[in-house]
Amino acid sequence: MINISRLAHYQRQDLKNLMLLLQEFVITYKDNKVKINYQSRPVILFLSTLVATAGFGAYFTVRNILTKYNEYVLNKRLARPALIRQSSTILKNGSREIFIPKGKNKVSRIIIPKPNLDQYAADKYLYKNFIINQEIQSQQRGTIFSSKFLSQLAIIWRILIPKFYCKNTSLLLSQCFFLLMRTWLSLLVAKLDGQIVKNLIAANGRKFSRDLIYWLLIAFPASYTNAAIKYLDSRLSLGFRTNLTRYIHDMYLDKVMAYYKISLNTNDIQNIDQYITNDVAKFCDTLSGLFSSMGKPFIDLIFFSVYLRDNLGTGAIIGIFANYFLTAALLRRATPAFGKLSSRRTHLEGAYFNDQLNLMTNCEEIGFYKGSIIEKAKLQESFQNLMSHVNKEINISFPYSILEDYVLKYTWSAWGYIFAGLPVFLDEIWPAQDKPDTKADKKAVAANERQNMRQFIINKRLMLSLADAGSRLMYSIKDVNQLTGYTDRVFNLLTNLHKVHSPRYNFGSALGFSDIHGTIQNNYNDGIRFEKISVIIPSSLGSENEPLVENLNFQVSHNKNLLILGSNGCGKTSIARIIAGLWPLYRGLLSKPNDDDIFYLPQKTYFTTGNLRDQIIYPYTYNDILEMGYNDDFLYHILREVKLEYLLKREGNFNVVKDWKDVFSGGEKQRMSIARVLFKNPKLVILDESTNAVSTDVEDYLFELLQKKKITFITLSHRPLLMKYHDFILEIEEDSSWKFHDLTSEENLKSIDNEINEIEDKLAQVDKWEKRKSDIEKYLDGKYEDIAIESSIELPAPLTSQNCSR
Ligand SMILES: Nc1ncnc2c1ncn2[C@@H]1O[C@H](COP(=O)(O)OP(=O)(O)OP(=O)(O)O)[C@@H](O)[C@H]1O
Repeated sequence: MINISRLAHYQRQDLKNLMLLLQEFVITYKDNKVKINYQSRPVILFLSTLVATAGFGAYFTVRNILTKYNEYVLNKRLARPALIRQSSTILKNGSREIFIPKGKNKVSRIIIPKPNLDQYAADKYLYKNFIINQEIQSQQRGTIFSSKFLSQLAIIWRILIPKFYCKNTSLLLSQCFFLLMRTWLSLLVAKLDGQIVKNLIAANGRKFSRDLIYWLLIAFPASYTNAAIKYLDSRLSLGFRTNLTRYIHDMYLDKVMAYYKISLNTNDIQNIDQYITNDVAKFCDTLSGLFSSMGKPFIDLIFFSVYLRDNLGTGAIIGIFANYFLTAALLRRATPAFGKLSSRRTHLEGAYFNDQLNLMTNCEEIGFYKGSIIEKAKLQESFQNLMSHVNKEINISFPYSILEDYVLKYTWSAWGYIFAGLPVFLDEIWPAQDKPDTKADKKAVAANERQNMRQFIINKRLMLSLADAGSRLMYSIKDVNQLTGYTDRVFNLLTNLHKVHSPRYNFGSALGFSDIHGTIQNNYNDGIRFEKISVIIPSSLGSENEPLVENLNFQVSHNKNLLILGSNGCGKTSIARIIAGLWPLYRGLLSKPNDDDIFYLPQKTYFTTGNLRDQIIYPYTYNDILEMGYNDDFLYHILREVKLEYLLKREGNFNVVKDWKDVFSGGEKQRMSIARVLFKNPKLVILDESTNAVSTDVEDYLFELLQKKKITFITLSHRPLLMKYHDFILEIEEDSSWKFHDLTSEENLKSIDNEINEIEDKLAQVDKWEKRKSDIEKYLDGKYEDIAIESSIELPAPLTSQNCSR
């Protein structure tokens, strides 16, 4: 540490001591030689900063070189890196290896650690207990650090820094170190400032230039420290965001299908995408920003008040802090609810963003309907909502900013001037009436004045820094308030994710508890069995909701195909939703094959972002299929089976990346879904109107293909014509009742024969009438003679202008 107070002490000593002082100079000039005093503290500080910078620089350069080398080796090892761009593999230890595109035909490798499912299961109780406690406790509103906010932050903190020995801890500790360093440097700068002014008044050029050199040297570590704080701030935010987002992804995209279930219950959470992308980022930014924005003034307050207490006395420090606390209390009372305001703004921004996204996703349909005017009105409405809220925020902030500036900038600094001036005014050593007489006395008075000036400058600077630190702490109230809003939203997101994961999740039932009492038996090998099952839409009414289909009771044995018939909206897809586990089974028993053995083809085919190959193998990755032993020849064979082999010629190869949902026609989309079934080769496939866009001959062909491949299917449709491919029919009626027909039974086969005979008779009638119709047309065309000859019948004379009269 540069001991400037010691320098001041030397200054009062004789010439001999001045020689000692000179030794602490950075540069000495002796015997026509310039010497650097390496033991001088500023020099040590300067050199250590240089060494540290070089050290950090070398570390990052070596790390960079190693990363580049690893990437080079990796890209060389992977013969065709472009192929695995979208691929990810689960490693032996359970972590996931993914390849991120980097430049042309290059990838970099990222390892995502295995999700700690036990930890997540244990965390659930933290969120559950928090809600229970909140219900019990009356909420403390309006406080900066309300217990609710702190408890929420403490729970989320476990995700941000899961253990002591982790990257984020080291970033946080480094941040603390640099914050301390910055305060210490500020203290040095304040002392040096006083010293320079004193030398200026004393017209001591030598000392003035020496202190200026000190000043310039201190500037190196000072700027380094400032940059390091900013750097660590961003890194910390990134570290927090990575941990939090991985935690959320693990919970959101797993077998429980939280992404779907959460979307069903919009009472608790809306626009969840906004929560995951925007709120998490803002929460991490604000939190890491608060460490520096609050940490620095907090440390300043402690350091400077300790130093000032020595100069000004305890009374002054108590006075200063009394003022701070008083005005802080006043400001806090006047602070608007910034947390709530920012959380509402985020919500409205999300709504506006979603409307834009909706327009982009459905632009073709909207274009066909010529719906631009109504879409524009909708967009304008959500934008206007957002704007009026932002306007309200600005209006609320305006008077608060005036008060804040007046109190924090001007009142506090005025207070600072008063206390900094106190020692000068209360100087008892040289009272004003004791006029110096001798020359020595006059010299001593001058020296004392300079000393007073130096002390005033130091005190003033520290007082202003103290006021600045206090005001920055107060300004941070706004940030804390905003953080409260973001914390609440992130906490709400995590709570809902944990809720969805509960086996007793009630889908937002107003009952407050789960009334889902159905049983699902997996690994059932004899087809599928429904026992007293009611199909109920999950809602706040729970099991009390009117069932779409009531009391389903039937069994379809293995290798038998079922056709579920019914009008639009009767609940066909809902049955599939229950089988897939998307909807709860409120009552009854469902026995079905294992989830891995069932494949669903929804009404609307989903096309993933990626290449042509990815569309066939979805939901697998290229690495997965390589491990399964499949290759592109196999995929080509599948395309041929669904009569889509021309796609390969048309698109070039399997690696072509396009927006496939726009490229494929309706029929191609459906044939591509059947290609997925052939690739997956499940025991059972559920086809939801999956062939209604293909021609009848292709439909025949596709159903026969599935039969040939011995893939059992359940078809959901409103077209009875499809019954020819099925063994059973479940007919859903309008009044939520149903009928089950076994088409293979003796009785049904007979009635089908009868129906066929009836249809054939009707067709014969139709032929007859067709012939008659064409006869009449010919007759009207004036060809009656031909008809008469052909049919040997007598026809009346055709109508002409002569014989036709009114
Ligand atoms: N998430 C939901 N929230 C509320 N109601 C829903 C939800 N999903 C479906 N429904 C309603 O449930 C009823 C049955 O829907 P479902 O999709 O099962 O019909 P469907 O028989 O498959 O009709 P279609 O033949 O038109 O496809 C419909 O009235 C629908 O509006």
